[in-house]
Amino acid sequence: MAHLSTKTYGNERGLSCCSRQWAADSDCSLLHGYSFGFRFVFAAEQLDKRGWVLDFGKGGFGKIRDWLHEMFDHSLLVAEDDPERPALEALGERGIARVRVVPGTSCERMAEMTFHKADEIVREATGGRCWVESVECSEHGSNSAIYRSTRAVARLAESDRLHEELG
Ligand SMILES: Nc1nc2c(c(=O)[nH]1)N=C([C@H](O)[C@H](O)COP(=O)(O)OP(=O)(O)OP(=O)(O)O)CN2
Repeated sequence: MAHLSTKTYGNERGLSCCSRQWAADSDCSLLHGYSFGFRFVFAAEQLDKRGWVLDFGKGGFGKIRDWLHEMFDHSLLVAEDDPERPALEALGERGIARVRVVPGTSCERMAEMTFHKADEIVREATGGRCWVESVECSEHGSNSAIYRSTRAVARLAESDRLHEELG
């Protein structure tokens, strides 16, 4: 058995950024902008002394919030394998874009990248007590993708099994 908590840093927060999906054979290959939203699920077998999985505020989620702004606020996301990467990076060199090179610009890749960063942050901050179960990244109310690690799913299953075995 594990405790789960959620934190939504929604589309209304204004993480406005610009990107393109160069391999798409649609308008998605053109630069376009979204205010991406994120929903995190955190997990822990043991709560802290306050009875919390992870502080929703500055003391816990704060570092993830800072990273979200660093990555996604007023930035131009460029996929590392974008054939036009040099041209897009040149915009950064000219001071007219804040370029962030990322593994991929689909919601799926953004959820995956954010999962790994958030998991690193919470594991370090809680000495491994808390981990990230999943991250959802949404373009708007209709389109989103979820990244869930098999390690996190396995840890939850193992926790359930031990609880049943030990009563
Ligand atoms: N699985 C995914 N599919 C698509 C992604 C994605 O990240 N993951 N991204 C896009 C485009 O970049 C774009 O963001 C969506 O544009 P569009 O095709 O216009 O889709 P919409 O839902 O916004 O428009 P409708 O009004 O529903 O047509 C495409 N696919």
